[in-house]
Amino acid sequence: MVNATPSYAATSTSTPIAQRPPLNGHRFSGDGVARTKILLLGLRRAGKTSIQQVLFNNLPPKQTFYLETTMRIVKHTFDTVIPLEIWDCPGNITVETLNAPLSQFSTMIFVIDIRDLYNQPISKLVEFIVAAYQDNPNMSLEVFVHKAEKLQEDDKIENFRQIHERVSDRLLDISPEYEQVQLNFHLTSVYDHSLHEAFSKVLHKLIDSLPYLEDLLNVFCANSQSPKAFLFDTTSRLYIATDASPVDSATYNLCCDYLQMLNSFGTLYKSATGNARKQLPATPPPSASSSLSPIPPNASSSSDPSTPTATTPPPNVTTHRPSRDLFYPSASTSLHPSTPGTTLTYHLITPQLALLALLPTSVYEGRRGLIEFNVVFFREGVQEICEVEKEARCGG
Ligand SMILES: Nc1nc2c(ncn2[C@@H]2O[C@H](COP(=O)(O)OP(=O)(O)OP(=O)(O)O)[C@@H](O)[C@H]2O)c(=O)[nH]1
Repeated sequence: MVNATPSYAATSTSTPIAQRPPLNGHRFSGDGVARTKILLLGLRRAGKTSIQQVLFNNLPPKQTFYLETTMRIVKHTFDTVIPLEIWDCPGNITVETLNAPLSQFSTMIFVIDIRDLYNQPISKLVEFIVAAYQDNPNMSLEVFVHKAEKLQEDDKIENFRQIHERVSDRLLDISPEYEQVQLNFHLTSVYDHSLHEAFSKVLHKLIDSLPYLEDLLNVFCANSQSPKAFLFDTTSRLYIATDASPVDSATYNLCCDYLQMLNSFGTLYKSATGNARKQLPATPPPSASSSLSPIPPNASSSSDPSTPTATTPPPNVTTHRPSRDLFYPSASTSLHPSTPGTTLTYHLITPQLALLALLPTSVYEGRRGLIEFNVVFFREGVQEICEVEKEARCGG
């Protein structure tokens, strides 16, 4: 236990989280992994493939212009805290031609172009909602009102409202029982962070271990005086979990941009970091922290876990972990140089996940060892959750 003032202490005091989360009816796919399935629907040119490619294949938004029309269902897999299978469907698909029971999907995302206020997309959405409600009432129903950046603020809100209203009216016309259907509407665009934020919220409903991850983030924030912390998937830049304080879009955007910058920076050092980088894609080099924010002379660097420092956790914590051999870069940048100042920190947690946290600069500089210590225990907790999740998904 670290000697610290009550306002910031060691994360090691957190509750153990090694409980097996329930598998929420996910189906095993071809690779023997129980993947959570997401259905991506919408009319032709609504933006379905663009959404999938921008989020999970790092396609620059402008290049979505060159995507070809989807002629048949394409299943994309993506591994993060939970393994996903995203079905990108052609625009003319119907409940019948889907050729798969809706009961096997955890989420349906219906994409509507925000300028498309006509009958056709609404009818199609309503058709799928009705079928989903009959076959799988637990399915999350999400509507992405997409290409939102194309409209001015007032028109954007008005079209969003009209689409929402028309869908609700049509459902009520069919039967009053559809009043109970829980529909979640999001304004999205590939040209800003709204898509990432919306998809992150969709993902949160699918992660059984979310409360444990949030718990760890809350403990980390309380013990490190952090006003906000996110656990991000590094490649997709979706946030997997955050602490209990409200998410403000500006902070989220800032973290997203910083992560994007580190991702592009990391590839420049691919050959220099050798084997370690093979295991940890899309991460900054070990020198990133010093190049972005000077490390105080007495501070430890988390980029070399083998260096004994005041922040090295007790041997019983690290020796039994396979992750001991991995390499965990960290980075930081000063957001407000003036006093008291805020620092944004990045710590890699698993090969796919990174902790991004806001810290008062005085805490970051003055109590750096304690922050690093807390990160080590946070990492232990997250890795444990990921292992339990992986074991459950692989039928182990
Ligand atoms: N302005 C704007 N255009 C977008 C956005 N997302 C996608 N697009 C454009 O919309 C067009 C259609 O995108 P796709 O991703 O091919 O649409 P789709 O729904 O997969 O289309 P189909 O394969 O025909 O079913 C492309 O020209 C994209 O560049 C967005 O957020 N804003």
